[in-house]
Amino acid sequence: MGEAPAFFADSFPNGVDLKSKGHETAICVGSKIYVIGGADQESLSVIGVRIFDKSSGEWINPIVVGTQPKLSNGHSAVLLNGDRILVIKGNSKSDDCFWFLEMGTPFIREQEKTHGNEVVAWSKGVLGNVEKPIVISGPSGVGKGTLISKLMKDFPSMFGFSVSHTTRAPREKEQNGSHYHFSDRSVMERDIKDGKFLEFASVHGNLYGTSVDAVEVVADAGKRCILDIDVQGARSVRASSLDAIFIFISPPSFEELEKRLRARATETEEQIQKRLRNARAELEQGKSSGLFDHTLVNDDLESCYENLKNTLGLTEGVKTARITYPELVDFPVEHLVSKIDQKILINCGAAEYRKASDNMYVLDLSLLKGGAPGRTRGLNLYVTNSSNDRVNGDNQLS
Ligand SMILES: Nc1nc2c(ncn2[C@@H]2O[C@H](COP(=O)(O)OP(=O)(O)O)[C@@H](O)[C@H]2O)c(=O)[nH]1
Ligand SMILES: Nc1ncnc2c1ncn2[C@@H]1O[C@H](COP(=O)(O)OP(=O)(O)O)[C@@H](O)[C@H]1O
Repeated sequence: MGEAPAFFADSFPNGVDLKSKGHETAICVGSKIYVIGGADQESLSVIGVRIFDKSSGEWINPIVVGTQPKLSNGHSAVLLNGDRILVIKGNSKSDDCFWFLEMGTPFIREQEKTHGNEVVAWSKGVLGNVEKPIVISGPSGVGKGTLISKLMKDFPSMFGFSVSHTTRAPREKEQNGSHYHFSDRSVMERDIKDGKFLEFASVHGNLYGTSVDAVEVVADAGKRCILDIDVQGARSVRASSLDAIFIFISPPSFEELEKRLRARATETEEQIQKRLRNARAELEQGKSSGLFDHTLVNDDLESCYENLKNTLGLTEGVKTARITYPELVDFPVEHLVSKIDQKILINCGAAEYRKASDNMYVLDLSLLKGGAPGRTRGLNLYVTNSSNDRVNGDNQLS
């Protein structure tokens, strides 16, 4: 499929490996050349990716996972740490111009095992950060849902709930899309295979899972995400790119747990028995392994809720998160990038009508978080000419 790519330049002395030809960039990683965009991709609405294997002289069409960036009429590309490429789209604002193409991260290795094929994944770069998501686990009936509801009611602008997918049937008062996304097993299994889930587990005989989107929509709204997932799910999230706080809720006694499950009256006797059997194992796992950062005993509801708020630093008077949204910057197609350690210099003064001094930015990647299958957050953007003004905002608690 076509010739080997023609390139403009070899590696720059400062470590940048940018080679560009029109709308196409090519980055060399070991024996492979990642060709991003390109003339023959223009029929697509997204930026395409091809790989040229120098050792075999063959082109490879990788499986591309994640939301792909929309086509623009030019971009630059910089290799980072050998496992991902930063792509800066031209003619785009700073909320849609930074993208990461991963090809050597742990997530990619997992995906390649699943697909038995070369995989690359896109992850959208987001300026600024949100607070760490909160993972809440504990046996069925311990009061996780009750505690989370109180938190969401008292701090509606601060927290958002990650709506999981499940194959279990809805309970009487549960709404699709609000408590859960009630799903077909076959659809869920396919989406899991396609990398759309951050974690999933079989719990009490049903499939449950957190989609990448479930967490990202909360973070995109500037809120702190709360996940109510089982211990297996918590372990998977620990191993994922999501940096979270893990809280285990434990009952005052097994008898009290049973009492609460029965009083809730949402399960059949058989389902209650299954939940109680699983509860013993979950209580054991909750105690061991150093998985959880905090364990809270839900004896008296109000005291446990106070403990939860203290654990999350929610003191009296803190009711809302003060979110400052980043000021948007326009990046032109013509820009030059260079890399110094974890900083990317973006010089937009290349076009004749621009003054170079007005258009120099530094993209600081030293606090980078996340990555495929979710977004890549923690990017900081500075203007270099006006006393190091920072362009992106911070999320702060008032
Ligand atoms: N791994 C994982 N577990 C989940 C997810 N959503 C819910 N769970 C867990 O599945 C279990 C059963 O949840 P549910 O059917 O709502 O029953 P309940 O815990 O008795 O209210 C609980 O331990 C939840 O924490 C998810 O997305 N992933
Ligand atoms: N501290 C508590 N004391 C007594 N009952 C509680 C307490 N916390 C929760 N409950 C009740 O226990 C039942 C199970 O709580 P729920 O929040 O549904 O648990 P989970 O989400 O962990 O399965 C509910 O009927 C709830 O009202």
